[in-house]
Amino acid sequence: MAIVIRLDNVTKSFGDHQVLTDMSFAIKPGIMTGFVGGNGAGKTTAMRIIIGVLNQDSGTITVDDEPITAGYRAHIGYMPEERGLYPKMKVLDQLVYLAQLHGKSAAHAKRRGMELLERLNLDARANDKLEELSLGNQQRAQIAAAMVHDPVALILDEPFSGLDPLAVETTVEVLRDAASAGAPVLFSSHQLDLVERLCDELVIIADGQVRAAGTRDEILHATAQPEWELRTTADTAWINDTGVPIVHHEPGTVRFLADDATTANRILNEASQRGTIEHFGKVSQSLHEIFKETIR
Ligand SMILES: Nc1ncnc2c1ncn2[C@@H]1O[C@H](COP(=O)(O)OP(=O)(O)OP(=O)(O)O)[C@@H](O)[C@H]1O
Repeated sequence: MAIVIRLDNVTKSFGDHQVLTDMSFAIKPGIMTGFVGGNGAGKTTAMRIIIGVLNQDSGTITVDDEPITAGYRAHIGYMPEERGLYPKMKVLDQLVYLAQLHGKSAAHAKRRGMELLERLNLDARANDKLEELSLGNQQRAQIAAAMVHDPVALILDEPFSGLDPLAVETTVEVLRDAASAGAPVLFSSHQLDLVERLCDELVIIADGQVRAAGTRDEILHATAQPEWELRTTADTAWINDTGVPIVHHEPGTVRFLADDATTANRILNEASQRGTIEHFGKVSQSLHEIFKETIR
């Protein structure tokens, strides 16, 4: 049962402020997709459009190539940015209530609710009111709430914010299980290092536009301008006359950009005629550097 949720050319404005521009990307089954972008980039807006609390101005949302339906949307597990549980209601009671709203029996809801709370190490607080929990524990309850009705897909707005490292790990395990069962999972985050470690694919956005999407390696290949480093015993001033873009230059060490190996080899040959090469090779960029470049 493959389920691919796809956004195609989704555009959205608030008044004369265009927030999303021709946004296209896919959320695939069995895959954790990280959605990253700076403040105000449009992540929350895109997520709200997917789950249908906001309408796009143009563009389409499809599920396996068919327009997304209200029926499908009702079965998406959504964790909104503004969160949404009742502070004065007991944690397990809320989970049961939410699952029942999605048509689950009370017995099933209770069993599934407790199971999730146990996995998220929150079972001891099942009968406490939400407002009595620490923020991190409230966050875990929110995650359980998004999952208690056995959703067909998960759309989670900053699910890891405020979680301690152990809670991040347990949450990831629970989300991975949902993905393995076939649900597409999209989660937004500001924490690129976390996203890089946790997700299978990334969608990087800036100013409401997709700047890069795919696996980490695909993004590195597609966006990184190959950068090379030369270290030599000889003077390197001659490099300024070769026409290659210089990224960094200090005596004996040069970093330059070259798309093709022929150009890189030309520089290497010239350098070797002038002195001993101590090092010559491609510099591998981190996703962090690419992220900074793409959102600039
Ligand atoms: N209901 C609204 N009315 C007017 N402008 C809005 C509304 N919702 C969002 N915006 C604007 O749209 C832009 C994108 O906001 P959005 O919340 O989607 O970004 P985000 O990537 O989720 O940001 P953050 O990481 O800071 O939560 C912002 O400039 C925001 O002010």
